[in-house]
Amino acid sequence: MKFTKMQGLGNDYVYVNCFSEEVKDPSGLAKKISDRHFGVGADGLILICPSKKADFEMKMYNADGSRGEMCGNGIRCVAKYVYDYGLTDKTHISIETLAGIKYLDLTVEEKKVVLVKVDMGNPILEPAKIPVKAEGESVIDAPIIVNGAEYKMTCISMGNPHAVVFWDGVDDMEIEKIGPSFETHERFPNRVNTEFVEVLDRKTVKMRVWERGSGETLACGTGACAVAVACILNGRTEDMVCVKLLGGDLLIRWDREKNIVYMTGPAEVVFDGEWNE
Ligand SMILES: N[C@H](CCC[C@H](N)C(=O)O)C(=O)O
Repeated sequence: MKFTKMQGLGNDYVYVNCFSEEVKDPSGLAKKISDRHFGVGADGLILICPSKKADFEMKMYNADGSRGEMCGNGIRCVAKYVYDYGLTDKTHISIETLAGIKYLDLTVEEKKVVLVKVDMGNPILEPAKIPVKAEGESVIDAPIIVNGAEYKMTCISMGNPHAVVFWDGVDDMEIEKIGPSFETHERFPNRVNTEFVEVLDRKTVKMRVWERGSGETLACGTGACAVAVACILNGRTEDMVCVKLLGGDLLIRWDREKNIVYMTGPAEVVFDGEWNE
């Protein structure tokens, strides 16, 4: 099976072109191929497939084999793949996901995609749709007890679930001690991606993320969108936010009139390979 390793701000996945390859057990393959010692090594597996509703379909699997509804860094890489590898010559494309159809604008230099702007759709704040077992109606600044301590979280879905926690000094936090306890907390029926965010100024924040099904990643596109929405809802930033992640920066804008979140960032090819299993 041919694959292409790609990364968006260090959030790296194995991509398979399912116009020419067949993947019978994507969940099982995701677990095997993501292993950083016995496999290729990645945060998960992404299939690029035909679609009846859009130009393409993206099917995303975390490193533990679980299916993610949406992947922000991943969808930028899908856009780069389909243009650079000749599946389309359009610079405005649509991609079907479990979180709905997403629309992307590609910036091309010397026939290669260098930057992608994604219409990430509406942030979802209703507890039942995230889903989160909320105590009361609001999931803004909601209390949660994790490992015996109380935290305040803002819960948002970008098609996939996120819990955003404001945190002083994200560089020094021991995310591996708290991330898994949020991920599997009983308040989240489908588990959760958890972002820890430090506000630097009204236009800039710094975050780290413990991803559902993959652990700490260098970047999380949907997580950066959830962080920006949470900062704006809590009055901490303007509507356009530079989100600084371990792997680099994403520019997020929440157009409040249209209620659409836009994410702009890079996508890179690492290498092409062959998986013989
Ligand atoms: N772990 C996420 C999927 C990947 C999201 C992240 N890598 C991104 O760029 O949005 C989930 O299970 O919802």
